[in-house]
Amino acid sequence: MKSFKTKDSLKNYLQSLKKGNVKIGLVPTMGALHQGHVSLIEVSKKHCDITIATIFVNPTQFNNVDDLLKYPKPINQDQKILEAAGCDILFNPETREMYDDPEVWDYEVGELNTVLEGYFRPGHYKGVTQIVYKLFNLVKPDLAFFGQKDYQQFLVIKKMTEDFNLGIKLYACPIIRETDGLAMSSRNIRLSPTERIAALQISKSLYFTKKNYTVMPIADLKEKALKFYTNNSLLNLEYFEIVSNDGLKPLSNKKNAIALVACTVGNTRLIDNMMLD
Ligand SMILES: Nc1ncnc2c1ncn2[C@@H]1O[C@H](COP(=O)(O)OP(=O)(O)OP(=O)(O)O)[C@@H](O)[C@H]1O
Ligand SMILES: CC(C)(CO)[C@@H](O)C(=O)[O-]
Ligand code: BAL
Repeated sequence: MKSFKTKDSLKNYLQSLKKGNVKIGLVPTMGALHQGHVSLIEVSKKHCDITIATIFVNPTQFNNVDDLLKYPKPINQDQKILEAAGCDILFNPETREMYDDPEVWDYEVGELNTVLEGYFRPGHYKGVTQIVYKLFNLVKPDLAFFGQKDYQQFLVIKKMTEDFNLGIKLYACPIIRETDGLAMSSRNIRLSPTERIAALQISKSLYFTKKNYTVMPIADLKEKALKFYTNNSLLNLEYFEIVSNDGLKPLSNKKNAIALVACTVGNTRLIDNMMLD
């Protein structure tokens, strides 16, 4: 695997590759890699000739400084995981390489920024679109791969790609879970053993909702799902919503629905979701 830390060195290498008319797949990550990230590399390898993973803990998307400072950075382990997965190129820049001058990023995501993650993490999607636009512009991939775990992020990036006519095909890859159902996440390693058990309520509430979706009215489903989060002082539910899977809007009928959750477990904020039909 080739590894680059500067934009210029990556750009030079990509220029030589692109003369050969290869199909390039991009997998943006913040590192602390797990099987969820590996699955994105694997899907990219199926569709593309060259797969580039980026590892960059992007400061502009953190609305909580403590969360940024605590974000895990096991870069040696990450490199081994990428090698084993057959990733071709790693781009792992320092912060100053991506943000060298004070800069303005005015892109407005629109309605998606007013609900769920957009509402609870002010400024988050501004930072996400800022860095993803930079990465898209630098790599100019044919395809880019994201996880459905960050479902709203996928919709936001899709909208940005359309708004700027970037011509990059986006793939949303399925959520990879631990065997007991917890969605894999880099932040899971911060959970204590009791928090790890409590965190299971998140996927349990989603499986419950999916199982009963066709037989219960939405209001009852939601009321029952919320019960998964009561009576446990480690859990602090931010939202549990059942909405349309295209615009994250209230449902007009029981079609194309998704349930999305954000919950703090101890001090660790986790998100998860599940398609319901
Ligand atoms: N369990 C998973 N299954 C599939 N894709 C995933 C999973 N977890 C993360 N991804 C995807 O990997 C990409 C990089 O995500 P990121 O590096 O932020 O990892 P993460 O595990 O989501 O970390 P965290 O949520 O703690 O920030 C994103 O597109 C994300 O949706
Ligand atoms: C897309 C991303 C790599 C941008 O920093 C990040 O939001 C993530 O890991 O999902
Ligand atoms: N995977 C989402 C990145 C974040 O929580 O900032």
